[in-house]
Amino acid sequence: MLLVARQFGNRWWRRRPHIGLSHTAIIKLNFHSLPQTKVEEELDDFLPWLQRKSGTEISSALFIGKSTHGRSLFASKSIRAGDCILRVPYSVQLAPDNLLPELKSLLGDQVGDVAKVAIVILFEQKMGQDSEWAPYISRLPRPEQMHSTIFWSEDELEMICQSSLYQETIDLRSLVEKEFLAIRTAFEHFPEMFESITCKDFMHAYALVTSRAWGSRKGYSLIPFADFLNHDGTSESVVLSDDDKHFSEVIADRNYAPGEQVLIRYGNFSNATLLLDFGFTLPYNIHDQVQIQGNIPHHDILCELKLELLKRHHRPINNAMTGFNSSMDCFTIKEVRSGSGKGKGIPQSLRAFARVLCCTSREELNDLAKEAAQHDGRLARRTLTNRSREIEAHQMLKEKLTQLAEDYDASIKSLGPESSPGACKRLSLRRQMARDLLNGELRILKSACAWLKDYCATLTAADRH
Ligand SMILES: C[S@@+](CC[C@H](N)C(=O)[O-])C[C@H]1O[C@@H](n2cnc3c(N)ncnc32)[C@H](O)[C@@H]1O
Repeated sequence: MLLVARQFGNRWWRRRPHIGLSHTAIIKLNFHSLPQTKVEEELDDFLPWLQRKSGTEISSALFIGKSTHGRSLFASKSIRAGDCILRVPYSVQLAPDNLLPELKSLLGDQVGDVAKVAIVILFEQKMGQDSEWAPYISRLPRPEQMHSTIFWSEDELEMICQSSLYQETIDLRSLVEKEFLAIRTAFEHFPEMFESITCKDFMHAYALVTSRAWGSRKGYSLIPFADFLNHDGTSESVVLSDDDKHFSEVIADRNYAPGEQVLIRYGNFSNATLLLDFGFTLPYNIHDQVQIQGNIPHHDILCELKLELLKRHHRPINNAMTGFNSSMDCFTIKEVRSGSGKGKGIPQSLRAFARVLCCTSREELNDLAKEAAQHDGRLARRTLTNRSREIEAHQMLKEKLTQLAEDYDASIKSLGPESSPGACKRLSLRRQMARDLLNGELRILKSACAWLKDYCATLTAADRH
């Protein structure tokens, strides 16, 4: 979900001496001397402002510039792996603690931390130039610059209807709407501040938090300056927070030459998460995964028994999702690295589900229950002794995943060619994001199909011998 900072507490492993504010001028000099990137004029004053506000140096190694991913931080001098490149005290972070105490006490339990920080943003926005945070708040992206799927039109969302992100987007929208209703009652006590705030404004503020805040023990916090860092899923640098010393910092994971863009990892996020929470995708994301649903059809005469068995063995089926005809369960598949039957296979829980699903008699189900009781209590985690049933279960999975892969393929084709002349910039961008998302999930499905094909072939060959 959101960006997560690792907590090291007292085990904080690298601290650097405090450096005085006198270094700020160097940052400006350095970035003007760098030819690769053009600094946005309007941001020249940002770091000096933040350093004055915090009374401490935040970074002498970075400057704000422009990249293909919007604004970004660049090395203003040579950086070596292990260097602390920025440190932002908690005193200049925006967290639920910044809420007006009178307002905070009115917010009920339904209001989560993300919503609380969103209210802080709305409050400071309303204060305009009178806000002590104005230099920060006025630089936050505007709604038209944001691409989280919660802002996509119905037609745009249709592009990703194959992916579970479609439903997650709808669920998040209704959660935000529900939270807005819950806070509106509290807002009524502050008409001069919040009377004109609409659900759309709240949704924008909410998305600002999901795309720029880090989690810590005190909830989610916006960390000015650090939040100009862009994401690289392979970087080893993350934002670290020290709750004892009350600051967040970033340590470089490699050397950087002056002028190079510095990237960090927000988390091990799939394109679905990046798109929902941050409004972007990676062309190739090593953390991609697919959510698939399994269901036991109600016309299966052993349906009740199978459901009961799965429930008893800690695999609760989510009946709320099921509608009338079936009972569903959700599984996450990550990339299966090898099609040779070795390496990481598809999730054991999904294979177990398939084995249970393929049973055709009470005896078979009883045997599975007995076996689970004799081992670690988990149902159908071992290869079935009935080889043809084992093959059948995996064959069934392969067919289901192959069908899904074909559906994904058709959806990707329906998006049209990568560059379609005449399409507006926003639609082209979102279409490319849909393509990245679906291509990533298709890659995972294909890797799982290859694994299953190989597994079935190996078992069939063993049977023949
Ligand atoms: C924490 S902010 C980073 C600063 C941001 N670029 C800005 O201009 O304010 C996160 C946002 O940066 C953009 N972003 C970060 N990493 C990206 C990447 N690898 N590719 C595309 N956009 C990226 C996305 O718009 C994301 O919502």
